[in-house]
Amino acid sequence: MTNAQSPVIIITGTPGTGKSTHAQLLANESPVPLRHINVGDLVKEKGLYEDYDEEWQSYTVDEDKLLDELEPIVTEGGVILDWHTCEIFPERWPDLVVVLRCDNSQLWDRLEKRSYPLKKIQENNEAEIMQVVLEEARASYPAEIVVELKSETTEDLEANVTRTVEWVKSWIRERGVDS
Ligand SMILES: Nc1ncnc2c1ncn2[C@@H]1O[C@H](COP(=O)(O)OP(=O)(O)O)[C@@H](O)[C@H]1O
Repeated sequence: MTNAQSPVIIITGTPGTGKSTHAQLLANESPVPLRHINVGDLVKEKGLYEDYDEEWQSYTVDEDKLLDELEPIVTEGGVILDWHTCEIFPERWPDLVVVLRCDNSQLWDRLEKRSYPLKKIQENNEAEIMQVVLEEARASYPAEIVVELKSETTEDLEANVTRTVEWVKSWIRERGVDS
C-alpha cells in the first residue's frame, strides 16, 4: 500500500487466464485513471531481461531492473500490474491482488491458439492445476487483499470487472479521495 490517491492493483494468474482482457476493461471502466502495465511487454520494450530462451520462447527477466523501472510508477499509484507472477513485487506495493483462474481444458485451448510450444502449454496447464500463482500470491501478500476469481466465460469476465470497479470505488470512498 502506497500513500497514493489511486490504488495499485496486481492482476495475476497463469498465462491465458484472462489478465490482459480483465486489466484493459478495468482501466476503461475505473472511476479513477488506472494505467494498465502489461509487465511482459514492458520487459521486452525496455530490455529488462538477461536473455531469451528459444526453446521455451520466454525471457529471463532481470528482476532488479524491472523493480527499478516500476518503483517510481507504482509509488504514484493508479496502476494495474498485469503479469503471470507476482511474488517479486514488494508486499507494500499492492492494495489488491486479483488471481484469475481457469478450467484446465479451456486454458489448454486458449494457449494452443497462441501457438505456444507443446511443453510450454503443458507446463502452464500443470501450474494452473497446482494453483501455483494463487499459492504464490497467498504467500506474498496479506490474505485480505488477495482475491481469487474464476475467468472462464464472458459472464465471469463482466462480473469480475464489475466487482473490481466496485472495489476501486470503495477504496476511494474509504480514503476520502475526490474522483
Ligand atoms: N472470462 C473469459 N471468458 C472467455 N474468454 C476469455 C475470458 N478471459 C479471457 N478470455 C480469452 O482468453 C484468451 C487469453 O486472454 P488474455 O487476457 O490474453 O490472458 P492473459 O493476459 O492472462 O494471458 C483471449 O483470447 C481472451 O479473449
